[in-house]
Amino acid sequence: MSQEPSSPQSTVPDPQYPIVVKGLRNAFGDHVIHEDLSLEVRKGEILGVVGGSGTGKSVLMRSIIGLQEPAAGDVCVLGHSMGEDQEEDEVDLRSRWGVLFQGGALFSTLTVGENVEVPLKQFYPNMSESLRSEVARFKVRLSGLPDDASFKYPSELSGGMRKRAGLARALALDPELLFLDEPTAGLDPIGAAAFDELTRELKETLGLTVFLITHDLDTLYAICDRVAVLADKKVIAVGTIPELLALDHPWIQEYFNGPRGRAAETARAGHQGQVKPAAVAAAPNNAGAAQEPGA
Ligand SMILES: Nc1ncnc2c1ncn2[C@@H]1O[C@H](COP(=O)(O)OP(=O)(O)OP(=O)(O)O)[C@@H](O)[C@H]1O
Repeated sequence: MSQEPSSPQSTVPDPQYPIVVKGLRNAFGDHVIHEDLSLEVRKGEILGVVGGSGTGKSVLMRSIIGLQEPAAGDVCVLGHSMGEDQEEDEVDLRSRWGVLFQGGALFSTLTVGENVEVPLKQFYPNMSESLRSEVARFKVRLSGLPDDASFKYPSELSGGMRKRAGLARALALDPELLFLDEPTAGLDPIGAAAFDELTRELKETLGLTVFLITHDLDTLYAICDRVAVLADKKVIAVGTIPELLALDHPWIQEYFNGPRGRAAETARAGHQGQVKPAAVAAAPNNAGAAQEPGA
């Protein structure tokens, strides 16, 4: 049995949990998105984040990376309390993660290479132009694009290539954390599977911790170590898919046991020749739906 890291509940940041969210509240006017939401992301894992549309997956990601100021709660990233550190510390911290936003969010007037150079220019203003361009081209190749893609504009690329270009930019600064917001949305199944494979490979070779928002059941089965489920304004459960399937929550059951969920599981089991074994964990601050097995 694998050794669980020590609990992140103490006040001393635990490096085994690079992202710790406690008691998060987000609201837009009267519209409460999160209430008392808690989540811990383990170092080196790919954590899939799922939930119905509008449950606040992207808002959660924005809260973690400091783009959304929470109404209440604590967000600790790589040992730093967001919103409490000095501004220069936060700027430094931002260089330690990369983000692939929905749609890629590339600058349309810049080539792919120039897009990748943007964060390099921002964080390493003294880097020579030639080194910057070389690093950018390397990141483009690392993301599975041909070398000449560096010189193309986003409009000249397919949707899948644009995603990879966005990934190249997210990797520009050699981040420890990678945030992916629906990376396979809009891709055909082959392109989506290839992107999944790339994510897994990069995570393993670069030692990344990945926070991955997705609706793609195939992605969850193929590459996620654990899955966090957002519902009822909080994370109601976190675990492997077999762990989640053991829980008696209607949304979880419908999501994973619906026709698409079963198809994704069958495809995965057929691919591996077996279904993944289960081990159970519950969300640290769930709404009571998630239970330890046997509890
Ligand atoms: N800047 C904003 N101002 C007002 N409301 C917002 C803002 N950003 C998000 N919201 C609202 O917060 C809720 C959660 O949005 P969010 O984009 O996080 O959902 P999501 O779970 O990522 O959805 P989807 O799966 O459809 O992408 C939505 O109702 C959205 O309209």
